[in-house]
Amino acid sequence: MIELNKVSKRFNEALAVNDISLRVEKGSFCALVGTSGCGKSTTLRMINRLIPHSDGEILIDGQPIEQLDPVKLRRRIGYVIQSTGLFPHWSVARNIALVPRLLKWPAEKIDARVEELMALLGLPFDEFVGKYPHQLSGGQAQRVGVARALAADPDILLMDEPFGALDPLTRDKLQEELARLQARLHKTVVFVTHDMDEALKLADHLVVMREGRIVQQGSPLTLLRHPADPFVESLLGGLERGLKQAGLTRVKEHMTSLGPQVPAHSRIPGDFTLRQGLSMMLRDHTERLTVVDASDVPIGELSLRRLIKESQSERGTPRAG
Ligand SMILES: Nc1ncnc2c1ncn2[C@@H]1O[C@H](COP(=O)(O)OP(=O)(O)OP(=O)(O)O)[C@@H](O)[C@H]1O
Repeated sequence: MIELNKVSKRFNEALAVNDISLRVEKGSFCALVGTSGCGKSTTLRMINRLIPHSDGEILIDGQPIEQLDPVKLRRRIGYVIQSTGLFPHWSVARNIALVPRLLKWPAEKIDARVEELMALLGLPFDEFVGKYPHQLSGGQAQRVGVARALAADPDILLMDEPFGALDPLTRDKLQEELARLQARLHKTVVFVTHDMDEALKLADHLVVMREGRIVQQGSPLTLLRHPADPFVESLLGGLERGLKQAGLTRVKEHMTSLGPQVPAHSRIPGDFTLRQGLSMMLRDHTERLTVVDASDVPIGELSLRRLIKESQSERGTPRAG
């Protein structure tokens, strides 16, 4: 677990990070979002002591980080950055093996780990093991960067705009793969991005920063439902907010039970998102859909009228900060 209590960072007189408190539970995925210069990267770099904090305390598993040896600490924490930071004259295998070598693992254990990580990150071993960074596409280099960060199996992963330089399709694909990896590995992740859609897709805890301060934090759905102020609302896409929220909920969470007769509406699997349900209603000119399970057996009904009623009653719910 990572805890920041009233942490600030001053560069000369300028406050880059101003009195922030934040808790990232073990195994959770926290995204720091905000406009350029709001202090996201500085926050991340204070966690692995690349930058010392000026005030407050930062704890890792309950221990203040200044009590931990910075080199040992960094080996316990995987770090992925936008420019990958791969060594240009080292092969893919050697780059991935960086930390295990520093930790003096036996050669066979390192080789096995490199092979395992390349498979995990979708890099065919024979094709990539001997390649050098300049022979890789941006997406492949970023996969190597993630493999390297995971090499010594750290509990914590810090990621600073890792997909920022990639084209939208490659970016989408790597986001999906990261979500899949996280579901399997349960790392404690702090992920910096200025792309709210990326944050909504990946995070279970969202932290919005502005001018060095945290303006709101909570689950993606909480922020979408109850943005604290117009700034958070505009970051969340203003008018698009409703659809983004619908993209995070499943049809089956909103269905009502079926009567004795199954109506002949279009069918939608219960695991589809509400956003897909709304899109289907528009496409098929209907206000109702029949919800089905994985075997196409009807299990409920989705009604536009009821969805609107639900969202009206949600409006009265208090805001979470
Ligand atoms: N080493 C440094 N010396 C002086 N000022 C710095 C230093 N590093 C960052 N800053 C300043 O601290 C503030 C926060 O920077 P930071 O890089 O953390 O923002 P960011 O939210 O990550 O921005 P971006 O999304 O553009 O990367 C900025 O005003 C920046 O100019």
